[in-house]
Amino acid sequence: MHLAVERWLVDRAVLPIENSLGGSIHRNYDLLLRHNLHIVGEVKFAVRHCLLANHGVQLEDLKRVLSHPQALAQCEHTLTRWGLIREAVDDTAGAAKHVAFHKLKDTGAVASSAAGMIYGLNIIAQDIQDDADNVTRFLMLAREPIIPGIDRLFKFQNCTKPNKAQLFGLKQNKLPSRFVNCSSSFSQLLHLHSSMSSLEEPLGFDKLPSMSTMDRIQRFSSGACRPREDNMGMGNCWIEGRCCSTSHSCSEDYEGSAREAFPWVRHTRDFSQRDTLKQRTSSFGGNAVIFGNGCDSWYTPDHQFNTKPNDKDKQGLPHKFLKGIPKFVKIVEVGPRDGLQNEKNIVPTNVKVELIHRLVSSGLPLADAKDVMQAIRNLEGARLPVLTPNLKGFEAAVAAGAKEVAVFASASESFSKSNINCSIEESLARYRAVIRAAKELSLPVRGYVSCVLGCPTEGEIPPSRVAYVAKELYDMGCFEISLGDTIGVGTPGTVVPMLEAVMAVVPVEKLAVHFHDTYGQSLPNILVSLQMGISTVDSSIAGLGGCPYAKGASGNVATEDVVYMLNGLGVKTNVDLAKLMKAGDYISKQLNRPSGSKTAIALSRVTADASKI
Ligand SMILES: CC(C)(COP(=O)([O-])OP(=O)([O-])OC[C@H]1O[C@@H](n2cnc3c(N)ncnc32)[C@H](O)[C@@H]1OP(=O)([O-])[O-])[C@@H](O)C(=O)NCCC(=O)NCCSC(=O)C[C@@](C)(O)CC(=O)[O-]
Repeated sequence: MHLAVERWLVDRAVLPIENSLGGSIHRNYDLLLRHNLHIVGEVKFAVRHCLLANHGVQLEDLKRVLSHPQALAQCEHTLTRWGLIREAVDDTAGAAKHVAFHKLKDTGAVASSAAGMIYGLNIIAQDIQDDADNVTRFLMLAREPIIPGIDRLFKFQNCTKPNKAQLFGLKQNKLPSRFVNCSSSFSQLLHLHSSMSSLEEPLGFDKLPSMSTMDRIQRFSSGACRPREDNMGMGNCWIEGRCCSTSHSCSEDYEGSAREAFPWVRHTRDFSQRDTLKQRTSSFGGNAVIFGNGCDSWYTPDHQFNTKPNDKDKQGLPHKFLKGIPKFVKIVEVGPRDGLQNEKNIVPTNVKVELIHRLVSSGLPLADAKDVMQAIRNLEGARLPVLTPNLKGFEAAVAAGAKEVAVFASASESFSKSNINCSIEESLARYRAVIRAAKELSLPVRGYVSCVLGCPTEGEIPPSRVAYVAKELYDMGCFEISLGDTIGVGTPGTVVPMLEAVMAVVPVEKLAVHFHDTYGQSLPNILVSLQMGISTVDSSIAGLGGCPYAKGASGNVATEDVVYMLNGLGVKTNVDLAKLMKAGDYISKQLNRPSGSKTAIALSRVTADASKI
């Protein structure tokens, strides 16, 4: 469930965290520590358990009852009174499903009335929990601390009474007393409902929370904030699985704990300079959670808390590195054309049509899909430009119903010759004729420039040549110029000067980048392009493709990988990754080979694991 949220398969998870009868659900606390999610909501739910059985089965027929351990615990007295043997299974609904599926006559299930309805079971008894006020507290988890329903980041300014703190303590033999001190100090200091959870058995050194985990603890306690300067020294410091008592300063306590068997602490922090608590908290980068009786922390999207929310601080490092990145990126899917043009065996038109339908339903605009035009002529919302190397090709495309065409020149003379059998200048002359004809029919024309970062024959290509060809295509009327690293040799180090040269003569919003992933450089190349202001990226589902005239060139960057990266950057694409994965899975199966997308491979593994939970 946590993984599904972290990997963008779902947006929220609901996690039971404690029950009024059964107490804290420690294994879920472990999950909170291990995963990088935020608590964005909480609900207390009165749990009503029923005893379910197959139709015709009476209470006296039952010998056993199945359910989740928590549910069995909450109905312990009732079940004991009925003399039923209790068997723990993974979940209550699963118990009901098992009883129904196997038509058991001597076994019932403790589950909700909804589960009974879903699996066609009879409710033998309702409200069988021992305590009528049986309440479970659930937490709602999300990737970002966006308050559901109002889409607003958490932002604490001058908050005086944080109302909830979630603290974790790793119970190491000599901690309990300090632990209690800490808890009582919190309550006094912050009038908090502070729920203290001590994990009975240590997680084991290799699993003890690292400092980054402590960051997460800081985030869980949505009221967690850093005190103002004046009460820096009196707050309780929560450092790496230890809680300093107020009797000691944090530094003494921390030094003490560092000497204990916490080897991972020494790896994390170097205190040789004997810095003060203040330096330490700043050197923690927000890992030391110090609770004050008021706070002025800001939550910035990069999960960094700053003590003084001024402009410089508020922006922090992420602002520095990500400030140029567009809020929205248009992804242009070239899979059906660029992706499939390189296939040895002809891909049947019906397969292409199905692929296009799936891609369009995931929210992608498409490029260059001529030979399926008839079948998808009226596909709602799809733009399906077609490659036309000359006027003849343009006329054929229009006859097939094309609503948009694309022309493709090269920054390399050799590649121009091998690809379209003419020089760069000859190709530009051809394309002027195509664009004149297109203008008469009000058809938009997209322009491509190939070999912008290297040529299979000539090697390095001067950025000035790329700029010249791009400007010519733009000046003749192309609405957008896609800059193609056809053989995938580019790196961020060559992308920057090339884009710099082209952006000097073509507006950046008219440019797109088109990276093949031969050397695995596409994503960093895309990232640096976004930082330079590019907001249109070409990609190919499942990483299909490669240019038949550029030997050895691998497919375009996989659309799934681009969407996953952009999701992680908080950049909107309007593309549904789950649907995209299905389209990539479809075409990979049709081509009978694994997907070229690392994201698709990883996510399919995760979803396979998740389905076993
Ligand atoms: C451009 C040509 C046709 C010139 O090929 P050519 O042999 O120089 O053309 P020609 O004018 O001498 O004509 C030869 C025959 O082709 C016919 N012909 C002429 N034009 C067409 C046409 N449009 N459609 C169908 N037939 C055509 C023409 O009618 C004639 O037929 P004939 O009279 O002998 O019976 C050929 O070189 C060609 O088709 N090249 C395109 C190859 C191609 O598709 N390359 C991959 C595109 S992907 C790419 O470039 C990279 C990109 C965009 O993805 C971005 C990146 O990654 O960098």
